[in-house]
Formats: sequence, structure tokens, C-alpha cells
Amino acid sequence: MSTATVTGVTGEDRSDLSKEESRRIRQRSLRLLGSLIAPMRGRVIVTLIVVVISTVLQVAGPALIGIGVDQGLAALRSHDWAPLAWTAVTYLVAGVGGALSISWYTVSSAQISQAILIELRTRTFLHTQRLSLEFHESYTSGRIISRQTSDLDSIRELLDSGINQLVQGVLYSGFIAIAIFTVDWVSGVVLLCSLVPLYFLIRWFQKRSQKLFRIQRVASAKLIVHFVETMTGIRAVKAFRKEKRNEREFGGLVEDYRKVNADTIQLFGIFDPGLVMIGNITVAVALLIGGFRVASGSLAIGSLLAVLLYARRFFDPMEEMAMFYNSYQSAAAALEKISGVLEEQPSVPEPANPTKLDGAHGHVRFDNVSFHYKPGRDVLPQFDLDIPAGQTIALVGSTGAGKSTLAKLVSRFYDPSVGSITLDGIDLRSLSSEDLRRAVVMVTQEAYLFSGSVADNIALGKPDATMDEIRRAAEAVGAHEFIASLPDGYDTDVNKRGGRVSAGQRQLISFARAFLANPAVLILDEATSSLDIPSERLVQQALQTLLADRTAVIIAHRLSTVAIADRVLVMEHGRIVEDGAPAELIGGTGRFAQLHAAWRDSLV
Ligand SMILES: Nc1ncnc2c1ncn2[C@@H]1O[C@H](COP(=O)(O)OP(=O)(O)OP(=O)(O)O)[C@@H](O)[C@H]1O
Repeated sequence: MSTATVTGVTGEDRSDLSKEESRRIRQRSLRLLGSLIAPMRGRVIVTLIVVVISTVLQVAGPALIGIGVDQGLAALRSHDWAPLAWTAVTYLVAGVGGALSISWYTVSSAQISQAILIELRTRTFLHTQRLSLEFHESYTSGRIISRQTSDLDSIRELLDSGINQLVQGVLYSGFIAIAIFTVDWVSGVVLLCSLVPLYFLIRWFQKRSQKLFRIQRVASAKLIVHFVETMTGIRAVKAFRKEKRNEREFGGLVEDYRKVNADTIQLFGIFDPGLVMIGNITVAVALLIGGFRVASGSLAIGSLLAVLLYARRFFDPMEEMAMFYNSYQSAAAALEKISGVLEEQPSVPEPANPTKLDGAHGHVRFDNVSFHYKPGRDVLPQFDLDIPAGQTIALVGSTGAGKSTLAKLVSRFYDPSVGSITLDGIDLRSLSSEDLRRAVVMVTQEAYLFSGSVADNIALGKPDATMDEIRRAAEAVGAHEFIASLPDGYDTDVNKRGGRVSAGQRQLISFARAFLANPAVLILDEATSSLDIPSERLVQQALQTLLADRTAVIIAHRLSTVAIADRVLVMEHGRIVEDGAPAELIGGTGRFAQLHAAWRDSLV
């Protein structure tokens, strides 16, 4: 199987990855990790060296105590206090050095991990934002949120404590084992024997914990997704009284999460005492054998003391080392997913050598265009359309006819599969996104307001606009009156999704934003459907002003909007079935005449 099948996020949900595909994904995340560490290579190396020195200093303690007891005490008996004093001073120096080095590398490694995380977070955010609409329409916002939250958290956990635990644990236990062998090889063999039950205990723990941690991650992700979905769709939840069902579903998810947490705690309830037991048995055996050997004179008492102190410490980092495997696994999985998102390329790429567009006129042409979202399912089969500059087009047609698709193509949210779309004779693919966004503006049905003031929201259309320009734009579309009556006028904070302003007012703000942007081509996903009659009138008047002197494509669900259009296009199944002036089509016998008659009757 070709590994191209796992490019970008495509491999994310598959559990049947081939060896070759898994290898490719692993390499991709390693490359990402490498690129994150590369700028700090020097610092990472210095930190590692300090970690090694620090571990040696920490491990030196028991050996120095042994030397103090054996040599220092013996010398003291013959009134030579120098060896004991020197050992005590060395112990102190090693202790202070150990503490200082721990302090230094703790700060340094935290700085490194912070820098890596900030870089990764920023890269993911900027890249996701840069990706085309096609990506966002298929990759849900819940998944994007997971990448930015739980995935980055797993990586943070590994960087913050996991790496320290591993490096410290491996070095610490390794040096301790060397130290025990150096002091007394028989005790070293006892320690080696303890590794057998230790190995089986850790293997048993890892197998179970790996499964449990995976279930735990899935359970927590499900909780987040359920929460996000409920809160984003809170209106539908309330409208359809879905609260009780949500309560049951959420309760079930919480119970799953509780259960897996309880199982995890139980697992530690066996693992931790298991470690302590093995440690205690090892110390007891070392004490027994060592004691006999001290009595027979084949081992110095100080050496026995050092060995026992070492044996106790040997087991300290074991739990953390066993845990490291889990943090590593979840961080590796997270990094694989993030690297997948980062590998995605915008399906609507920026041209390498853009054609400059100065002062667009707004002449739009579809030349032999056909378009599909998914291969084999043409949404617009063979499409030609010429919209002269300044013309207002109303697009009508049944649901799913392809109206929004046409609008998305003019805004270049997608590129046509075949043929070309031009603005003033220039292929949209040759225009820089900056020129394109200046020339073509789309106002969506949602009329999204960002958190910030009303003025900020209008100024989105022209970031360097003065307050005067903002006010003039609001006046032009008839929004000034209601804005002025808001508690803080233009400085009023609109809550997320415009909670504090009505749907019609939100629409007017987005019209003011578009007016200020002053594009040559304006696309409106008909937005009046949710408005009451007075609001609709207000918006209709605003529309007249907004559409003057520019090319406009309006997706018209309400036929009242059609009255202000120069030309009506009736679409069915991705084709234009009627094309003409509103009056001409109303007077005829076609599809639009029927629609219009039905609409007029409904008003009576
Ligand atoms: N992102 C997408 N991926 C796949 N198919 C899509 C996507 N968006 C739309 N479609 C399909 O393309 C066809 C045209 O959809 P489009 O949204 O353009 O219709 P429309 O005329 O605007 O409908 P409506 O009036 O209901 O908004 C539909 O069959 C729809 O299922």
C-alpha cells in the first residue's frame, strides 16, 4: 500500500495502519520534534550535561558515608580526625552541588519545554488558520480543539516531568547499580536478582496501564466533545428540549470516566505496594547476607551501610520510569496527530508570482467550469457564466442546487476542478489572497461577530479605518441609530456570537463591515430569512446602499430580495435553468414565474 494514504490527517482515525504507514507517521513526528528542538540544541546539551553531573553528585552520598564510617572512624580512633572531616566536607559539597544543579536544570528544562510548547501551539494555530475551508468543513472543530488542548497537554506532561523522570531515573538507577557493584559485588548480585520480579511487575503494570490510559484519554475527549457540541448548539438543544437526553448522555460519559479512573487508581494500589515489597525484600536479603559477611570479616561495616542506603534508593524512581512509558505513548500519539495537521496543505494555495490587481472593476467570469467536493460527484457540471462589472445577481433555486457552492467559488474558498474563474480577466488562482480579499467580500448568513466592540467588528472590513469612517459606514447601511442606542454606543462589547444584539442588528453590523471594506464584488448568502418584517425592511434598505456601484451575487431565499437584482439566475442540480431580468422572468411561464406566483399568493 502506498504511504501517500496517510498524508496529513488521513491516517488519524485508522486502526489498520500497515508497518510502512506507521513508520512514515512516526518519522513525520520525529521530524517535527527535531525541528522544534533544533533552535535550542546547545541549551539542551548543556542541560543534559548538568543532569549527569547532578546525578553523580546525588549518588555520591551513600558511598561517602561508607568511606566516613570505614576509614574516617578508623583514623579517628588513632586521633587522626582529618579523613572524617574531609569526608564530611566532601559530602556537604556534593550535597550542595547536587541541590544547586537540580535547581539549575529544573529551571532550564522547564524553559526548554515551555519554548517548545509555545512554538508548537503557535505553529498549530497559525497553520490551522491558514488551511482552506475544505479542510475545516471536514475536520470538525471538536478535533481541532483536541489538538490544541488535550494533545498539547500530553506533550507538556511529557516535557515537564516525563523527560526529567526518565533521564533522572535511568541515570540515577544506573549509577546506583554501578556504585553498589563497586562497593560490593555480592550485594550487586542480590540487586540483579531483584530485577527479575521487578521486570515482571513493570511489564504487568505497563500492559494494563497502557490500555487504561488510552480508555481514559478517549473518555475525557468524549466529555470535551459532548460539552463543546452541546454548548455550540445550545439554541437547538433548548428548541428541541434535548436537555434531558443530554443529561443522560453526559451522565453516561461521566460514569465511564469515573470507572476508568477508579480502575487506574486500583492498578496503582497494586503496583506501588508491589514495588515497595520488592525493595524491602531486596534490602532485607542484602542486610542478611551482608551482616553475615561483616561478622566473618569479609565486608566492612561502612560498605554494608552504603549498599543498604543505595538499595533503598534504587527503587525510588521505578514508578516514575514505569509511568514514563505511558506519558511517552500518549505524547507520541498526540505529536503524530499534530504533525498530521501540520502536514496538511491549503487546497487553495497562494500563487508563487501573483498578478497585481489594482482597483478591481468586478467583472466575474466562469469559463467552462466544473466542480466537485468529492471525485465522481459533480456539484457544478459544466458551468459558464459572465457577470459584468456592477451587476446585481440574485441566485435562486431549490436547496442543494449549488448556490452556496457557486458563491464559495467566486470567493475562492475552493478552486474549480476544471476550467477557470476570472476577475477582470485574471484567474483567481493568480491573485494574492490580499488582493482577492480586498476585491471580493462574502457576507455569510451567520453574520459572525467577534468578541470586542461594535466598532472593532465594523473595522474588520478596513483595519486602519478611523472612527469617522466607521460611523459613516454604519450610517450608510442604516445601522447608526441602533448602535448609538446601545449602552456604550460604538464601544459596546458584543458577546461571542453577538449575544447582545439581535439577528437583524448583527446583520446590519456585518453590512457596515462590508460597506467599509468597499469590495468590487460582494457576495451575500441571503441573510434575511431569520428576520421579522420591520427588520427585513431595514435590511432591504441597507442592501440597496450596499449594492450600489459594485458587482453583487445574492443567494436569495426570499423572493422579496430579488426585486433589487438586475438579473436572476435560477439554479437546479448545479445548472442554470433560467437567466434574465426579474420582470422578464416573472412575466414568463418558467420555474421562476411559478415560484414567484406561489410566493405572492402566500402573502395574501
Ligand atoms: N463541503 C462539502 N462537501 C461535500 N459536499 C458538499 C459540501 N458542501 C455542499 N455539498 C453538496 O453540494 C451540493 C450543493 O450544495 P450547496 O450548499 O451549494 O447548495 P445550495 O443551493 O446553496 O443549498 P441551500 O439553499 O440549502 O443552502 C449539495 O448536494 C451538498 O450536499
